[in-house]
Amino acid sequence: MALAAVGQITSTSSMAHNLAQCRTVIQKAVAAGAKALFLPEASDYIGGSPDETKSLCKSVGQSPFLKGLQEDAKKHRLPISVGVHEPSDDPNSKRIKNTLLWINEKGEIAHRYQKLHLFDLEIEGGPVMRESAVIEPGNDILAPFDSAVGKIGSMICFDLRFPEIALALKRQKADILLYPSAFTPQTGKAHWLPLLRARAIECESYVIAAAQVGAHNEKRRSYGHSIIINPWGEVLAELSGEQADEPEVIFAKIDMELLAKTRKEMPLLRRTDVYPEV
Ligand SMILES: O=C(O)CNC(=O)[C@H](CS)NC(=O)CCC(=O)C(=O)O
Repeated sequence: MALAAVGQITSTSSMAHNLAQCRTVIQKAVAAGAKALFLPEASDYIGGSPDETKSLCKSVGQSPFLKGLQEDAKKHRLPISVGVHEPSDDPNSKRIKNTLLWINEKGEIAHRYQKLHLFDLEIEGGPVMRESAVIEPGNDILAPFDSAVGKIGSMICFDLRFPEIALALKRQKADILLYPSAFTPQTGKAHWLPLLRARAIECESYVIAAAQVGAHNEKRRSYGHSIIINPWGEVLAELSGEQADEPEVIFAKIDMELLAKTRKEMPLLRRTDVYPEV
């Protein structure tokens, strides 16, 4: 059984401030003996406008934020999952990528997932978002990869609403489903917990969701409630929606025996002779 750590931060447009928050989280994770740390979507920054979001974007080699995390990962031999923005591969593109990086214990970027589903909504009296104006969607599921806490399946935030991707990752042998997020308070209050528990239960998998919390700027807030859920759907650790004085961290042991037992005792055999396999 290995200990997983989940950090909750409040990213702003200051990458230095965001790195400092992540470093506080890293210290807490190292002190507790965690074998992997999970950070939210867009940990590098949350801009105040589409133009600012695009202009702050830096490639891996140019990002002091990532350089800092890579140094810390190597120093402490602590793998870190972190959501960031990255430039498009197409130099003529007006959009950037929303990605989840896996920094291994040597400080190398070993895996990259690019968000598939983009958050476009216009709710009367509620949030209005057009992520697709700024972000170009990925086109691939990242094959689950091994880590000290288990085999990891990567997704980001709004992907949570599409069970097909979670099921596909489970079919590819993922033990842990990641949903690093920056949920809106309104949609979070209504949907965050039931969707996360549903993904854990229907995939008989651990779910780890590191979340942004509180006020990023005058216009934008996030729901918080970072959480770790076991394959039976039980909440093992959870944070609140309040922005604390310093970034908070939760921990849980990831138990591969419990996962195997859950899947053995109640096999979820799909009727793919009746409906298509996803
Ligand atoms: O803007 C950035 O820089 C980082 N990206 C995000 O915060 C994204 C797109 S706006 N947020 C979500 O997908 C929230 C989904 C959500 O709240 C829901 O599904 O209800």
